[in-house]
Amino acid sequence: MTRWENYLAAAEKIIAEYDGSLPLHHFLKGFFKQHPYMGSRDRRHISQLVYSYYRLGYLYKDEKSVQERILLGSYLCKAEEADNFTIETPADIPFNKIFPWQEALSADINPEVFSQSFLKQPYLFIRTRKDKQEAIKKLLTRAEVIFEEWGPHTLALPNSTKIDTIVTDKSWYEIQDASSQQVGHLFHPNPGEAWWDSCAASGGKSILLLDKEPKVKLMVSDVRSTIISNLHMRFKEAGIRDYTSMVMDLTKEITLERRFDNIILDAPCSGSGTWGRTPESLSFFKKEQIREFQQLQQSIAGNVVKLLKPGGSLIYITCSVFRQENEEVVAHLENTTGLKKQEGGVITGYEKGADSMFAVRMS
Ligand SMILES: C[S@@+](CC[C@H](N)C(=O)[O-])C[C@H]1O[C@@H](n2cnc3c(N)ncnc32)[C@H](O)[C@@H]1O
Repeated sequence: MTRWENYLAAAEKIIAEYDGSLPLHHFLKGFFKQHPYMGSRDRRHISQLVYSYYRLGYLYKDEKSVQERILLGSYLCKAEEADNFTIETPADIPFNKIFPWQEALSADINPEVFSQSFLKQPYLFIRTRKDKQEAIKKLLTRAEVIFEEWGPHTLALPNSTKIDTIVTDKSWYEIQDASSQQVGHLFHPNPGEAWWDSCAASGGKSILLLDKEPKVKLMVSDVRSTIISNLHMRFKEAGIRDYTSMVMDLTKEITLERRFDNIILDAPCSGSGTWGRTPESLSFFKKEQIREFQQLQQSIAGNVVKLLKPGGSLIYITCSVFRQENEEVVAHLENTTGLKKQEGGVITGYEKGADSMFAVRMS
């Protein structure tokens, strides 16, 4: 067998064994550990073939063999990366078949463009802090990294960039998707206000908020104590000390006396707006899960709004493209809490190599 035939065979074996229970990059790590004779070049080529296969989503799923789809995926991803300038793509490929649940998409998402966007890996984004954008640009240039400047605090980098080895002071930047950064436009903080980041995870939105207004009184919470430990570490690296934290399950009744001027609810969701980074999710997601996420979101949102001061704002965020998790949850809150949507909506990152999100401010 030639080297390429070996790669193809390894990719087929991985696809046959992979059941979606682990993220694909973890599974690949384990697979290569069991096959130590594969060098770094082999691992890179095989991984690329496997990812290209999953980037095809449902396209020709029942019509072509796994091997044919690996080869087609690989070809189409290369054409997409080259922006179709140098590689010709057959005209009759039904790209809209890649993403199968088009009728479930939020209204402002273009189904065809969204579907085809799976063929291209999104960028790695950093949000620069402390006026360090120019200094970071110099370091990137010195390291020969090709980057794009998307705004005064936003740089788009190739996905494989080892940013922590290039910019060693971690307080200069945060890794944060460009669409996630845009959510900050809905934060209108004033000094002294009480803010609650209710599903904070490791605190990406909180750091964005504090960079806008360091003098808010911030409380963070999440149901996972391990992720709150990560948040403490990340806040320390970012130079943030003044905040309170709690571990809370927000599906249960919340017994807290405090009330907040603003609540950020970056809700647990399907993550479908970020599947360009984890294209294997397309093949393993079940449509019924959308409804389960919606119920979870409505339950959490219904509980947290009870802690909002009169006239306060709820900023509801998902990284989902599904209407049921986005507009329908907002409509449910409008019907049940008296809050009304003030601004925001879908953030369509898929058109340009970023995640897609939904974010609205209600008060
Ligand atoms: C989309 S993530 C938040 C991301 C974060 N805001 C950021 O910017 O990095 C959703 C978070 O909700 C948390 N979560 C899920 N179910 C929850 C529950 N019942 N109560 C509280 N938090 C929950 C998850 O642990 C997860 O960290």
